[in-house]
Amino acid sequence: MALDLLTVAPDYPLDLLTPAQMGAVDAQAALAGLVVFDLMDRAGTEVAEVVQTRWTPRPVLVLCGPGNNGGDGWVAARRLRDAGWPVRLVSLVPLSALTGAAAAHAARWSAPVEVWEGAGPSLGETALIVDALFGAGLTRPLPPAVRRWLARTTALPLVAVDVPSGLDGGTGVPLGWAPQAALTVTFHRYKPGHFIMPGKSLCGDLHLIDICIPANIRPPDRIETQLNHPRLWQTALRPPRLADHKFTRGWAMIRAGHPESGGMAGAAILSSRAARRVGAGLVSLVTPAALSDWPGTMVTTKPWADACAEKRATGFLLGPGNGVSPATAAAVLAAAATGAPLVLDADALTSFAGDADRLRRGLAGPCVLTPHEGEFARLFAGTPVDLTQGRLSRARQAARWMGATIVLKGPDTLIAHPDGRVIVQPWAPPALATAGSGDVLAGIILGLMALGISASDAAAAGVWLHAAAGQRAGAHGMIAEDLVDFLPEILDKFIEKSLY
Ligand SMILES: NC(=O)C1=CN([C@@H]2O[C@H](COP(=O)(O)OP(=O)(O)OC[C@H]3O[C@@H](n4cnc5c(N)ncnc54)[C@H](OP(=O)(O)O)[C@@H]3O)[C@@H](O)[C@H]2O)[C@@H](O)CC1
Ligand SMILES: [K+]
Repeated sequence: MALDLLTVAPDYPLDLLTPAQMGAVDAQAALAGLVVFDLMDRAGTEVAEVVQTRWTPRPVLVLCGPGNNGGDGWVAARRLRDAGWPVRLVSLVPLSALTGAAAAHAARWSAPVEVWEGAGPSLGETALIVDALFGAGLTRPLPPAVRRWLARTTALPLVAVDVPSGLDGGTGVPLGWAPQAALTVTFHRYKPGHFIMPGKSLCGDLHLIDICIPANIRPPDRIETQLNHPRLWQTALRPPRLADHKFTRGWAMIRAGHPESGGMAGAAILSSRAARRVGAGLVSLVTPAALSDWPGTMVTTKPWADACAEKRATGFLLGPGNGVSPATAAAVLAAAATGAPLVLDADALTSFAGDADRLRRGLAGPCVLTPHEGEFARLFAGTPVDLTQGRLSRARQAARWMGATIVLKGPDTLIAHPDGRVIVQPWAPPALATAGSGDVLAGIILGLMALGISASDAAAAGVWLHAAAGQRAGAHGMIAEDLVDFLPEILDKFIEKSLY
């Protein structure tokens, strides 16, 4: 789902509810007098509306499961038929097995019903499938015959009701397998699985439908997963103040690699430019070998230990182009021991592969780690983090165990905090997957932390600003250097004018 990240306030609810939390909301809605029959009526009616908006009338096959997800399907089928669409309805179970609101809506269906048999229904003229088999109530992998049937129909567009059946809405990981949807229509609140890979990709386009459950009906437990949005961190961004001088705006130290030892100074230069663009007053590039001068960035060959001893330093970044080595690990631990804000990326992470506990014990202050999948797996192999779990669970476990904010990069970047909260970036341009892009992100987060912004706000804001710069740069031909140049105008949109 492409989202306009340049809009200051795109409007969507931030809370992502697990299937269990959604169930608790349903139960409370019922206690508050909302009738499931009516909620289902709204849900199914909206599914039919969305289908009619996207496609012209064509033969549609609606697959209805045994529970309330199936109930939504009965309503959608009825509405589409009322609108003149040729509709076939296939129920996974005999009608006598339906209960409650689903049974009540099934009773309103006045056309023939096919009950699933053997290998499943023939496709005939079908040009569109509505998958209302299982939603929040999925407890086990799809029945094999259903899975085989769905796998055979991938040439047809599929509309998923709530989630593609088989997808765990809580995690984004299929219980075995789930079909690829062209469109997923969900209700009341998005679920984590709509935004976390591979679920994010399996859902296709997303539509959220308000089925009129009041916002004050909330699950009893803490909502631990939210979508990223400027309203989470916007007030933490601040414009320069009249009395500011460069040191009050933060002094960030970046360790650049030795060019002759394979370290790439270019990566550190990208990070330093990004840190300065987001407002750090001063950025030093600390390098063991003389680099050509880079205007505005202080390039120094002083030892890293001296940089760590600088009391006015308000942030350190290690990793981009540093090389994987014991020397890099030692430099990380020296910076970590200062207790100043710390950002670790790339080689700084991989230098602790197989020894992550040493890093964990060395962290004395706020820290953001920005691994991609490969770096994450190398760093957390052999730790208590269960690498067989999905991205949400792994990021959450890693942040808790490490006691640091983890930005797990990818098409669904996750920002996990040690307290268990996870912020999910709703969208980012795929063009950001390019060399140097991660160095820019690390530099943005460093710059924000050096300004005094908390690790959690800096990480969430950084991921958003980086993605917004990517959007501004356009879909074609963007290179990492361009991102940095778009940061001023992006910041201008998000720093609240009321603060000036
Ligand atoms: N949010 C709201 O307010 C509203 C929610 N609404 C809708 O309700 C949906 C949730 O409904 P739900 O709780 O009835 O669960 P649902 O997904 O239909 O499945 C449960 C059934 O499936 C069965 N079953 C599970 N897995 C299976 C498998 N692999 N293979 C075979 N069977 C399997 C399971 O059997 P059991 O595990 O109990 O043996 C049970 O019989 C939600 O996604 C949304 O679409 C709307 O109506 C509007 C209001
Ligand atoms: K479904």
